[in-house]
Amino acid sequence: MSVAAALCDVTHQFDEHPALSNISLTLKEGETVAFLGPSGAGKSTLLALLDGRLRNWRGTAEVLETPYSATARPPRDARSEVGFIFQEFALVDRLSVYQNVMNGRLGRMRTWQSLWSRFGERDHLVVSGVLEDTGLTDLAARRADKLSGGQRQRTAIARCLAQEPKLILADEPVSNLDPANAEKILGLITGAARKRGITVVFSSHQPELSQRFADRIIGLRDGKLLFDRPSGQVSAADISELYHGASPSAELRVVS
Ligand SMILES: Nc1ncnc2c1ncn2[C@@H]1O[C@H](COP(=O)(O)OP(=O)(O)OP(=O)(O)O)[C@@H](O)[C@H]1O
Repeated sequence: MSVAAALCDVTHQFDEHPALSNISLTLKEGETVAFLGPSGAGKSTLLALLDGRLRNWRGTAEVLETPYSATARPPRDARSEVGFIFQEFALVDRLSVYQNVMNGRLGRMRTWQSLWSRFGERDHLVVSGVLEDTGLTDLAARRADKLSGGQRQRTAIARCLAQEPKLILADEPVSNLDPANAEKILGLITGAARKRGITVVFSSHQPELSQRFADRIIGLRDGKLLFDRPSGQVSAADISELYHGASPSAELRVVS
């Protein structure tokens, strides 16, 4: 299996405060990976690095065969291969679902075409397919500000899929949703990505849901990588140690 991203010894600090410490990891093409860890663990910072938005980090990072620089954005072509699903959806309220999803195609167009929104037949075909996969066909004409939270999230996912990325990054994509919708949305992202062979990395505060939908879990705490295992091999003790600092059995050993 080919490598989608490789980070080696990546370190970053915000104003002297370490946010990432010596992180090394490899993402394989087509796999779904969850970043788990308490607040402030460094999950969003690591996603920003993979998205090419983080500056002034140390180490090496290569994403989809593009070596990243700590001082400049990746080239436009490379950026269009990486899709990001934001927690707050970032839709244009006055535009329809269809137009919002079509906006996902802009990064793939030449500058002059995108300036005039010159969408072609293939763009419309891609958008129709994506709307169908995300169950939005019947809502295509509705304005974004007339959607429910779950429908807005589905539109944001559809826009990301319309971009035809090779890597999807999602920062806590289901944190604002009720449990039933959270499960549906995570199933939608990971299912649509698997169908297209897209690599997915999402961050979450929900260990059980993450284990169900990700192939692999990366546990982060205080900017450090605590564990990196296939989902099926992550134990309750791993999760407890991640969130509370020590596994119950380790605490018992200390007491006895
Ligand atoms: N723009 C910033 N300026 C200063 N410090 C920051 C900034 N962004 C993040 N940090 C700090 O970097 C560390 C990692 O933050 P990050 O947002 O990556 O954590 P997280 O795991 O995503 O947390 P959460 O689960 O709360 O979203 C934290 O200590 C945070 O306070």
